[in-house]
Amino acid sequence: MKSIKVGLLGIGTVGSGTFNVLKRNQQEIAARAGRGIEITMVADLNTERAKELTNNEVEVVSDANLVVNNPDIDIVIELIGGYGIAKDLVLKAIANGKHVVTANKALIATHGNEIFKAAQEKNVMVAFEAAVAGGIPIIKALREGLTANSIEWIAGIINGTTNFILSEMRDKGLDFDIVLKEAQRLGYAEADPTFDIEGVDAAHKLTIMASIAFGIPVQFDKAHVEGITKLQATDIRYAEQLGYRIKLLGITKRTDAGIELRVHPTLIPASRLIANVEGAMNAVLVRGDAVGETLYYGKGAGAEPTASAVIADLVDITRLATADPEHRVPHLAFQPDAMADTKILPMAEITTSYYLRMHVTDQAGVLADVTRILADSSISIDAMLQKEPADGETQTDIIMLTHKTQEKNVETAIAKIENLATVVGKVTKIRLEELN
Ligand SMILES: NC(=O)C1=CN([C@@H]2O[C@H](COP(=O)(O)OP(=O)(O)OC[C@H]3O[C@@H](n4cnc5c(N)ncnc54)[C@H](O)[C@@H]3O)[C@@H](O)[C@H]2O)C=CC1
Ligand SMILES: N[C@@H](CC=O)C(=O)O
Ligand code: NA
Repeated sequence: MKSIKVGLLGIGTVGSGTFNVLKRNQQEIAARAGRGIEITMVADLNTERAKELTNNEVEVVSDANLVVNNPDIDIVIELIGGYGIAKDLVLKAIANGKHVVTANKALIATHGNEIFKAAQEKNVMVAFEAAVAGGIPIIKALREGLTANSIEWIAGIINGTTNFILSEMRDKGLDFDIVLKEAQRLGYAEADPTFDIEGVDAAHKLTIMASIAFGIPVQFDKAHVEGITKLQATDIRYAEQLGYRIKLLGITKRTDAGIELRVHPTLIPASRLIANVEGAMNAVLVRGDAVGETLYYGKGAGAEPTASAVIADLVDITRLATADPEHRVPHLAFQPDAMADTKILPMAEITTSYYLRMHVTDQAGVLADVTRILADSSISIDAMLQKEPADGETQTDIIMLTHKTQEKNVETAIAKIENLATVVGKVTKIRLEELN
């Protein structure tokens, strides 16, 4: 049978990984797919480097439009990134009747609804396994493997760069900026690394998983996004003393009131497997009503781990290209006419536990004042740590872990605590999940 012809847009970190793995495992991949899969055309602004990376074996152009408009190309892989030119090229490829594979979570999380609608109208597939947790087949698991379940919640370490930064800072005492530079050198970080450190990249991935899990349109604009830049080493240490690790988690949960969709630093019990996911590794914990908890672990970034997912999508498309479109797996797992418009909850309405750290003047009655304020907001305390003031100091830290409560209660209590004359500065609040 004639091989499938693939056009590659962008041969950077993931693009070169994809080219190399596809070439190295060519025969095995063809044996699985039922026919050969061949990259025949590459577009990259840096044509010289592209020619070098492809050993002058394929046609290299600088204008990506030449690929999406080429009638010989069956599948377009978009690995340029961003929402500008990438969106334009993906929509053009679809309009030209080509299937699309992309690793671009920013694009899918912000324009996925429009892209899937266009693809459905043209009977083509848009596959995006690499967009969430890189090489971990989490899209496949959520869309197909767990299809019998009503998904209750997902909690994941889904940004390799920030997990790498947190691990290196904790274990080696290295500086934030130095570790970030290393993550960039290793090809983990986004073109704009603020997307990583401010939680945006994780929120893109979480948005996509939430849609597949709960049958809702992608709604990145409703996600709560908080990164690791304000996290202090003091809190990482106190959390450890209380038996917790701090991770940047993406959490999405179905509740009676609506869906929680949030990315923020989170305390998790140190004894949980996911708390021990270190370096650039990713892990996604999914709880389904039938299966219970399942955990997916692996490399979420890097050239070949991400290529693994890109090529898995190429094989899926190759196998399904001739199937009746009605029998393909829907883009977001649910049939388009069965999508729900369930409300995404504002942060004030989410329910979780909290780590609160306050810097106080060490005098009688402080603790009583703080606990009274918490009790007035119906917040009960689960654990507490009060440090002795250092020699010669009159101020110290009090750390409290609360039981579950609504975020708005905590915000009200924090405002009152910060007004106490004995409390110095702001109260640090980090959310805490027992993950059970
Ligand atoms: N690096 C990683 O570990 C992962 C990256 N991704 C996603 O994969 C995509 C690609 O990421 P990387 O390979 O890291 O980026 P990269 O920056 O290494 O590669 C992008 C390539 O696109 C080329 N390019 C830029 N504008 C172009 C244009 N108008 N026409 C043709 N080529 C153009 C650049 O010259 C570069 O070679 C992004 O969407 C990223 O979010 C997803 C998972 C992991
Ligand atoms: N920048 C991302 C790359 C993969 O999606 C990360 O660090 O996880
Ligand atoms: Na994946």
